Amino acid sequence: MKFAVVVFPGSNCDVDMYHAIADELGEDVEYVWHDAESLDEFDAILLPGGFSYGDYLRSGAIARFSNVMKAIKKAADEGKPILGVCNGFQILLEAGLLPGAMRRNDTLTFICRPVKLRVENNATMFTSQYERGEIITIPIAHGEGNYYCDENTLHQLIANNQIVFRYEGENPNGSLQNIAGIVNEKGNVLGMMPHPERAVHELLGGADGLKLFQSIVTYWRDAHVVTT
Ligand SMILES: NC(=O)CC[C@H](N)C(=O)O
Repeated sequence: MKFAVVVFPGSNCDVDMYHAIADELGEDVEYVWHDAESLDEFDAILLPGGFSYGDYLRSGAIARFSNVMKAIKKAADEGKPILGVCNGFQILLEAGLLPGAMRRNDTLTFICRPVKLRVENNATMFTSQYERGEIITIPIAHGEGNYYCDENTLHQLIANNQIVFRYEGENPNGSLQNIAGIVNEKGNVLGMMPHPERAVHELLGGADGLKLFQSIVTYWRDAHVVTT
């Protein structure tokens, strides 16, 4: 299985993401620059965190016009797994690949620390290796993680089981309904503010993020690898 890590000017979690896939998950991975024309050779697309284009206007508001976004939309339409973490989530929202928007944290401060999450939906290609209701610890690091959407969208998210992760015990940023991560209606585009790639080894303080990447591989193998 081959992963792409899409790099924008200002991405700063691309190396962590690459390391998680290459060294902890043990799968093929390549960096793809933001002007790429095609992602056809990749099986899963990862949008890492950071400050693309310096977070000018709003986080992700400029990156969504990058050339690679056409290829990302095509991959999304084809049903490939697309994961946006933190700034990657913000870009997916700005691009309309996920519903809703990010506002500044209600504290108006940048927050960087581990938080507890509840796995609300484990029937996705990103979460099958977790238990439903499992509480996991994953770090956050953002200034604009206060998820918001209108009431109709929220009803749809709930009705379709699109809320995949919620903050557990505390809400660090004011996010609507403690939302930490959502999938699109089809289930193949996940955006989340916490950083699973920073939680893939005990030496990093925990390995709760690894199962997310293992879920993607499990999904892909089930779909593509014929066993006899
Ligand atoms: N770690 C990140 O991806 C930072 C996200 C974003 N630029 C913010 O501060 O909200």
